[in-house]
Amino acid sequence: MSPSDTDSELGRPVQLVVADEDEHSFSLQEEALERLLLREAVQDMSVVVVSVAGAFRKGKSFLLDFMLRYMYSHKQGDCDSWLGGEDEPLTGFTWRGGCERETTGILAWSELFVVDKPDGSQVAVLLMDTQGAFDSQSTIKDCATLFALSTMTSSVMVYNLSQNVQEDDLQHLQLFTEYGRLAMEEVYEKPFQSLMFLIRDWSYPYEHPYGLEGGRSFLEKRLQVKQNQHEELQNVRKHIHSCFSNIGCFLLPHPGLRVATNPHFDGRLRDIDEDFKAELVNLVPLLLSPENLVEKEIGGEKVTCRDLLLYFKAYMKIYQGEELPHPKSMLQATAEANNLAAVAGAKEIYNRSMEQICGGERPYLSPSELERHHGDLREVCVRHFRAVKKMGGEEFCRRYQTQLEAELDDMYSAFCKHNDGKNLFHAARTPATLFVLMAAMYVVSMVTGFLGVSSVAALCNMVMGAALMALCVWAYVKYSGEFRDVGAAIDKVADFLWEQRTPGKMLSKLVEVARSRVPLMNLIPLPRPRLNTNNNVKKKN
Ligand SMILES: Nc1nc2c(ncn2[C@@H]2O[C@H](COP(=O)(O)OP(=O)(O)OP(=O)(O)O)[C@@H](O)[C@H]2O)c(=O)[nH]1
Ligand SMILES: [Mg+2]
Repeated sequence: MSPSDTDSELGRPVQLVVADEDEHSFSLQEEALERLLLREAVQDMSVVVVSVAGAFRKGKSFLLDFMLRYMYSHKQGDCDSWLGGEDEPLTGFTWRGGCERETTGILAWSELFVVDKPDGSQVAVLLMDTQGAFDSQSTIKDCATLFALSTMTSSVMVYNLSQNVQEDDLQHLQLFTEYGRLAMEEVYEKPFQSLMFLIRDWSYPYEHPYGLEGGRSFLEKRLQVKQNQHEELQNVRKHIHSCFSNIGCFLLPHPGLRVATNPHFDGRLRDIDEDFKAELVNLVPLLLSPENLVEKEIGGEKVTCRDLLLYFKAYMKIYQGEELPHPKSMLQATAEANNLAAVAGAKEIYNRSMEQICGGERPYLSPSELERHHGDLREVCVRHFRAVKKMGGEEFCRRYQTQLEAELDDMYSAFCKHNDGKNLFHAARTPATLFVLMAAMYVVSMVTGFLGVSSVAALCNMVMGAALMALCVWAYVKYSGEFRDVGAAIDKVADFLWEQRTPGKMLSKLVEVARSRVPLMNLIPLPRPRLNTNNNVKKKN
């Protein structure tokens, strides 16, 4: 139910985090948060944040409204009849019946309650309502983000569950808290404070009685780590124990059919079962009575309202950024893991087989032979990938197959380069090219010098000198391993010259250079280009 006018005067729900349904993103209402936490009276007080989170449509906001009643009654000094009058509609955080979700994002009550603790200190109490998880419009990432934010910013986190603690409840808690832990910059031994499992509609009081004591014995059994338990079950339990400093459980009875099924139920106590009310009277003070209030601490330091604002902003920024991995649904995560494992298996086969064909110890193999092996192995690996049983369906599998094919081609290029390195002539290509260039330049300079074309002879001498210097530098780079960029540049130039190695091409290049430099040389006709010479076809390797 929406807050009435009188309640609005007292306080109202304030949206702190807004969820964008279409974009699946969240934004922090900084102004609202500042107005809330930077109030003169509370900004330097230690803060107690009680939040309720869990699946949608399970009575979270409804419970928070009883917490509000408790806080307001205590504020007015009326500690006994805080539960309210029999015919008083329940207002505060908006709640309602029906099957569609109500709360979205994260909301806080606009008023922080200042409470005197028995030790004489004063704390500010903030009540926070969270969007229900697993509604049909939110992705796992949305649910994880809100749950994690709620856990990270609260000192007491009420995990609202229905009827029992199922294994998937624990798994989701593990996933969401891990997502929270990931966003915390510093690594704390126990990153979060108090966790209260609240089991609604508990139907087995004959096994574990309602309330905190029954909850304790029930949870002890559920969270027990046993020797012969499967590792998966052990890990979930260990993770939960490692995340929270304090874990409790409360078993709450069913509030009665009028609450659950009557569309006109407005929260009045008259319609609620006595058992429920009796346990509610125990539950709320457990969380909110001055002696039980848990101040928010981060890294062992108490957090003030002003600090909480900064933490909220920092956490929100991390969730809005791109650095965190995206939590996925179980099937999607499993399908990805299956496909990635199959890709890795296929790559391993390729790598092992290629190592045997042209690995480090193997001699040089002709490029065409290597290409043939690659083609055969590529087919074998893709067949292997397809044969492995994987979840996720054909389209998903095809995406990973494309990735595998691209990766195999990359691996082939690396093997080709490695194989080329083993070709003795390839290794000697640079010095041989430079040497031939020097010899050629020497001959040309002699001839042109003899003919009296001194400018060409000088040019040839210059080229010869440059080639000699390049050869020396290249030798030094290869010997010392220093200035490798210079060595690579020389190799590149030598490769280029090597590719121009046909005498016809060389000659035409030389004549071209000579004609541009010496006017008389224009009289020499250009060598005619030869058609269809095989040498002009660039070799593949
Ligand atoms: N069975 C059952 N129903 C409850 C309980 N407490 C409240 N309800 C009813 O559950 C319905 C949903 O209550 P809300 O408080 O709006 O639930 P919520 O978890 O906040 O729902 P979302 O905001 O959509 O996530 C209302 O009709 C309540 O009367 C309970 O302990 N058991
Ligand atoms: Mg709600």
